[in-house]
Amino acid sequence: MTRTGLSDTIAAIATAPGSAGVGIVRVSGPEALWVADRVFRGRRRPSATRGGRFLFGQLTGEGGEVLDEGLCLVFRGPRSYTGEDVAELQTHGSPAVLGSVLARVLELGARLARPGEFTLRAYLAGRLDLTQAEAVLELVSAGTDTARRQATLGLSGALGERVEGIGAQVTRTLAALQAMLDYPEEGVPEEDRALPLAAAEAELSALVHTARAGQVATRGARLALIGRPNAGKSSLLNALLGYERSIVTPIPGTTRDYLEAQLSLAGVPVTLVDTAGIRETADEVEAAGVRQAVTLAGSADLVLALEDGTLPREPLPAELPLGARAIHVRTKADLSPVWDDPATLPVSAVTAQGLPELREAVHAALVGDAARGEAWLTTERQADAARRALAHVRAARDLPDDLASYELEEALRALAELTGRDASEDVVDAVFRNFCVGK
Ligand SMILES: Nc1nc2c(c(=O)[nH]1)N(C=O)[C@@H](CNc1ccc(C(=O)N[C@@H](CCC(=O)O)C(=O)O)cc1)CN2
Ligand SMILES: Nc1nc2c(ncn2[C@@H]2O[C@H](COP(=O)(O)OP(=O)(O)OP(=O)(O)O)[C@@H](O)[C@H]2O)c(=O)[nH]1
Ligand SMILES: [Mg+2]
Repeated sequence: MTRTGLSDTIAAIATAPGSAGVGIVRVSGPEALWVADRVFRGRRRPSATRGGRFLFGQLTGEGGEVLDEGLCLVFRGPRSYTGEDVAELQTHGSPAVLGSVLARVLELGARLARPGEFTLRAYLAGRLDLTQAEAVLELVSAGTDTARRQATLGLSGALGERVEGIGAQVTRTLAALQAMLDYPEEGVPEEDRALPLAAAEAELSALVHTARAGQVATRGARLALIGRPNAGKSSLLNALLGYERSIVTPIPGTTRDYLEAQLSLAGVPVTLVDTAGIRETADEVEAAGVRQAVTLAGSADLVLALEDGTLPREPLPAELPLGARAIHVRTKADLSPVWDDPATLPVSAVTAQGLPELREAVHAALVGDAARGEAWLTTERQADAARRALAHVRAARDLPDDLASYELEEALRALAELTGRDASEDVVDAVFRNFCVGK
């Protein structure tokens, strides 16, 4: 996003496209109330109204044509979402009404807002930090309780505060190092250097550990069911979903193309992916499905590796990219098993035995021990900045004072980038690029 035109008066439809009870056209900037005076006709003029009030009246087009009856909300900067003068024109939620009101507002000289520009202005006015702006975006798209809870926490500034707290410890250490360098004969107690640094490192490391949970909670996770033909992948997918999504037959090689289904697992949005059973095959179509399954296993956040408990064990090909992110499952646990392995979870799609344990294992693998009430890192941008800060803090621990100071300054820079207190235009623009127009 270019930074030109930041003093323009901007406008956009703030509500979702389509018909609804109410719709909002938001206008922000120095001319917002001047524009509102000309599109809104009521007992009082918006520009003659105190902030925090609403007026009832008519929205009018060119020549005074009545477009709708509605409300005008008046906000006076800096007491508004953007920090500027804002007029909200609240109409009946008709695309035709909203379109005509917006067109009139643009005719009067406002410019269409760019994606995220209202929130960008709030950030530039210092009303939100960058983690709060990201939380706004996450809140708008939150589809589960966990996502909503994290986004609300982020919006409250809890993540920014957590990061600032770490920054304060780093700054304390830096001050102690400076004192040692400036007055070597005075002597600074070692704990003034070591203790805050250890605290910063511990807290930063805990924060970095929340990144996986945070990203899974807000964006969801992909979970691939992988195994030999007939292992029971499609049956397990259906059992987890609670309905017959995938075709199940006793014939090995039933599933060929992969298939996805959505599921909420203890508040975490999960996409389950059923795949073709992995085996050597001369069938060209099935072979394509097998290649796809291998790729899906590699790209999933987590793999459920299924093995039939009623057949002698035939391990999956070693080259399969399961990595550490696999939960091993012994299927058909309602029948007598011919093998057992404490490292596999016994599950039956028929009796539902083992399903609660499986759900729990999946949730634990995805969310881990990230504490529920705390603010997590929810974007890759935040995680990357936190990891860099942690690396610098760790490096500082064993370095001579002058070099340690340098590392700590770098750590502070990474933390300031995380909160957006000191972020480059490119970083900020990348954040706001993901927003929709009107937010
Ligand atoms: N109609 C409407 N609903 C909305 C929003 C909005 O912009 N308009 N919001 C937009 O996302 C959210 C609420 N966020 C907002 C945050 C701050 C201010 C605001 O004007 N703050 C001033 C005044 C506070 C006061 O009067 O006490 C301030 O903080 O100084 C408004 C909305 C959700 N609901
Ligand atoms: N008793 C019992 N039978 C099961 C269970 N799970 C699957 N089966 C049976 O095993 C056979 C294969 O099940 P599917 O779910 O189609 O297996 P799949 O892994 O999807 O097989 P492909 O799609 O061919 O790779 C079917 O006859 C199922 O009824 C289970 O938990 N208990
Ligand atoms: Mg199948």
